[in-house]
Amino acid sequence: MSDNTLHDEIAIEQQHVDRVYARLARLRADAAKAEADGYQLARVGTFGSLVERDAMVFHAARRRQAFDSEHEGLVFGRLDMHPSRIEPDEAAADPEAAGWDERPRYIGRLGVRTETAEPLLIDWRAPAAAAFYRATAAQPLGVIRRRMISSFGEKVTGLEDDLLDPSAAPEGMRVVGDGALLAALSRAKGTGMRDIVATIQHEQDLAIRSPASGVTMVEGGPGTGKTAVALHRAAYLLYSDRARFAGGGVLIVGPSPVFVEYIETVLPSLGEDTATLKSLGQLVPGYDATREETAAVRAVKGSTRMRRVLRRAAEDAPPGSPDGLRIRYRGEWLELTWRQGEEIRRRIGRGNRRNEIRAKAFGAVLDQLWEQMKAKQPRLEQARFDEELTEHEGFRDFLKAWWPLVRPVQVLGWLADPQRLRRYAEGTLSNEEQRTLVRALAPLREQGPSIDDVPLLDELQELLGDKPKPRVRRREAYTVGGVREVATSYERSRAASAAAPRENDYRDYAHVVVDEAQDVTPMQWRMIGRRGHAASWTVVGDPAQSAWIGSAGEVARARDEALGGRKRFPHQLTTNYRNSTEIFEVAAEVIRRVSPDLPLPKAVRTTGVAPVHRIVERAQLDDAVRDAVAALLGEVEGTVGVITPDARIRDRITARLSEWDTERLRVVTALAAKGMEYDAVVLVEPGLIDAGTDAGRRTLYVALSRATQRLTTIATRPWR
Ligand SMILES: Nc1ncnc2c1ncn2[C@@H]1O[C@H](COP(=O)(O)OP(=O)(O)OP(=O)(O)O)[C@@H](O)[C@H]1O
Repeated sequence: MSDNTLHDEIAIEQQHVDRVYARLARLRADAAKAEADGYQLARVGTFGSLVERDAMVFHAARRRQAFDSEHEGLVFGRLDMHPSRIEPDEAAADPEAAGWDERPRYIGRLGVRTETAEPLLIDWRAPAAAAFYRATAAQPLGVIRRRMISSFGEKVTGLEDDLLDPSAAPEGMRVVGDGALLAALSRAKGTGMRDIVATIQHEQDLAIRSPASGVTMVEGGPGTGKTAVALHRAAYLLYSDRARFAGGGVLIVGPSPVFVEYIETVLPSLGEDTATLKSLGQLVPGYDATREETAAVRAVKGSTRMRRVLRRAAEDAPPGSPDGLRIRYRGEWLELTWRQGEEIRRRIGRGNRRNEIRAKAFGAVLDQLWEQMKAKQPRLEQARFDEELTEHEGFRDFLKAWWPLVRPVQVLGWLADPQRLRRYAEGTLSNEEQRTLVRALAPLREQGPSIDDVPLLDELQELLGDKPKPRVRRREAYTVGGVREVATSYERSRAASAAAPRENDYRDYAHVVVDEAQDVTPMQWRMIGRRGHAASWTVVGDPAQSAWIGSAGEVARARDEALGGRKRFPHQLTTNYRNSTEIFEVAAEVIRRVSPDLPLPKAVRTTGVAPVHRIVERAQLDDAVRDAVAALLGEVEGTVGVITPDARIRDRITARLSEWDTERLRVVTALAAKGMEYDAVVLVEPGLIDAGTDAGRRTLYVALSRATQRLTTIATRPWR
């Protein structure tokens, strides 16, 4: 291929790209005008015109936003199709395909048509674009040449072709470039994940476009694009059935806030803003837990056996509950013994949500006292007795202390008391597990809940219920007649979603995506399951990366319960796009010690740079980490991640690295590194992560497979 050929072909593509941008500018101007016209309509002032205006402004603003967010790299692909091979049903099923024959199909981030409705650009999620990702030389699907177009701003900068069906290539068809995927993979990483729309691979595309119903299960080793697939699938579902998925909402659950921050930029760049991203510590409204627990603590807090412990706690008397009641009323002594009170608690409380049945419990106490009073003063009316006693201060103080409204976090705190815990956990948790739990709950009051406390709080919320709310009539949000109303429903919904996204404890998502599913504990599955009763699901994970040391059977049961009997669509991803072969070889060595026969993904990129392994004196450890960071910040353009065995070492190292105040440098624990990716990684004390256990080795496998280009390990003892 001569430079001239490439130059000429770029010029041809530039012409088309210019046409698309020119048309887009026109459409954008139209949308902006429609938005302005919409506001004008308000002047007319009839109800009909207000509705029309709302719709007009809403759609116009959405269109304009989409045009703006998809500007960069708008056109990224071209398919030259064999005319006779365009499937008639494809054209029927897909309006975007209609009108495509011998002319090339251009694929991009949005669908764009000319004034005469001739397609200029096909949205990557449309069926007509699927061949761009799925065609291979073995199965060209009617594609003769697939071309990837790279751009900078509106300028075409490079082309990469695959000739898939040489026998069908018309005379003069030119083929240029060598490897758009590898070029994309070798670029430095920013702090956030990027979309992969231009280079989605065949097996990934099958998972992305898997049926919208049931459960799509995606498994694959490190760096195989599971997260990328899950996010692109969310964008695909929102495109293919917007009414269903945007209306019901898509919930995406990731392991940690760092991870959520890493992936949250991907969806808007795909043009979707209707997905809710939450880490496991944020799923329950009001909590934003980031504190991690050890594997041993997770095994206890995450076990479904905690349900029984929590149920017993939720039915128990609160600390400081009065021993009994003795009050004087109309000259008589009335009494409720502790035993009688507890009998009422058992009778009324069992199987009920205690915060919702306070009135019933109070009624039962009144009845008990009335029996005594009736015997003493037979002429007194019960209604009068009830009314007067309810006003009695001593009686009211007793009720408040005996059956107070309790919050989930209070009840969880009761478990930190070893005596109480023994009562609740007798026959359910071993003595050792009880000790572990008591220790792990000690910081609850001062530091707030840990990530693994949040599902327990959710469970308790379910068991305790809420204070019954008095019925209030909803006020209308705004009036049409009389009050001059200035906001459109679009503005209102935007303001509302900015202030309170799908609160309070929104539970009916249309689709739930669970990332890093291998580490979701049974109690976490229950928490996620409550939010997806009516949903279809995408579950992605890698069992080999799991740090769970509790019962595997329990996890499977809890997961199956959350997913219900929905049909499952399994997918396997087999290529590692993240690590260089040199880096993945080190990670593979570790996981083979746990599972010698595990099929591992194949890394596609070689850098020629071997990982560096250093052993240093304990006193030199922090300085060695500092030196490695300094060197790597110079060697790579993108991010450097320092991965530590635990939070204590993380905090110490963070202090040592304070001279760098840069977005490019991150210090995280091995657990928080799940799902993350850095251009260079400094792994501190790998031996402490390994800790001689299988779960430890799996976590080490995670930590070793985070880097794209450089890996340096620093240890005080040999670990390989
Ligand atoms: N088809 C692709 N084209 C370009 N880059 C890709 C492609 N697939 C994946 N990648 C890149 O590979 C890296 C790994 O992807 P991702 O984080 O989704 O993998 P993962 O399977 O979730 O990994 P892990 O299990 O280790 O967390 C990302 O940088 C992603 O952008």
